[in-house]
Amino acid sequence: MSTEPVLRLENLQFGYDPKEVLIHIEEFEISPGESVFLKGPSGSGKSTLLGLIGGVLTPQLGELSICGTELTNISSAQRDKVRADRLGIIFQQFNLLPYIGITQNCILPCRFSSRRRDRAIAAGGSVVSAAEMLIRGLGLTDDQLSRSVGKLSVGQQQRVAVARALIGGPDLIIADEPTSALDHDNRDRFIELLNLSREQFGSALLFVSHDQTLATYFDRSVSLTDLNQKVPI
Ligand SMILES: Nc1ncnc2c1ncn2[C@@H]1O[C@H](COP(=O)(O)OP(=O)(O)OP(=O)(O)O)[C@@H](O)[C@H]1O
Repeated sequence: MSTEPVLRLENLQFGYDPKEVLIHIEEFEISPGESVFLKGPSGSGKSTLLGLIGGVLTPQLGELSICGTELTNISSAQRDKVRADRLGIIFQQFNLLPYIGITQNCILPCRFSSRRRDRAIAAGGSVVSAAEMLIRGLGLTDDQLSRSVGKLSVGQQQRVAVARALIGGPDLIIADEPTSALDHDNRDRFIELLNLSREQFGSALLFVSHDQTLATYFDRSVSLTDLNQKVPI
C-alpha cells in the first residue's frame, strides 16, 4: 500500500466572501487507512472544509492534494476524475436518488469512475454483484434490497449510503454528520459498521461531527478550531 497521504492541505484558504477568511489551514494530512474525527462547534466551517475537499467549493489560495495529485493546478475535468476515483462521500441526508433502485444507487460512483468500476468488478464479478454483496454485508435482506429507497428506514438508507461510498474501494471516505438523525445505540452501531467495512477496503475516513463523544471510535481526533488559523488572505 502507498504511504503517500490520501489527503494533504497546505496553506489552504477560503471565504464565502473572498475578503473574509473562514478557513485557513496551514498544514493537514491524512495517511492511507487512517480514520480521523474532525470536531468543531456549529458554524465553525466543518461542512465548508468537506465542500473544499469534495470539490463543491474552490479555495482562494493554497494546495489540496488527493493521493499525491495537487488539484489546484490541473483542469476541472482532471480534478473531477481524481475525486471520482479516490473519494467516497457520505452526505448528512444521504442524498439517495428516489427514482432508481437501491443497487443502482449503490453503483453510481462506478458510472463516474472507471477505476472504481474495475475495482468493483474485480471484487464482485460485476458492479451489480459487488453492490449487492456490499449491501447484504451491511445487513440489508434481499427483500429490502428490492424495495424503493423511499420504503427504507433511515438506518437502512444509511447502509445504502455507506455501500455507495465504499464501492470500488476509494482511498478516502468523507462523511458529514451522517449520524445526526440517529439515537445513541443506532449511532454507535452505525460508526462501528462504517469502520469495519472501510477497514476491509483499506479506505481512510474523515468523519465530521460536533458530537465530541464520538471521538473514541477514530484513530485521531482533530479540532477545526485548533486547526483553523483564520489570518487574513
Ligand atoms: N453558501 C454559503 N454562503 C455564505 N456563507 C455560508 C454558506 N454556507 C455556510 N456559510 C457560513 O459559513 C460558516 C460555516 O458554516 P459550515 O456549514 O461550514 O459550519 P459547520 O461547522 O459545518 O456547522 P454545523 O455543525 O452547524 O453543520 C457559517 O457561519 C455559515 O453561516
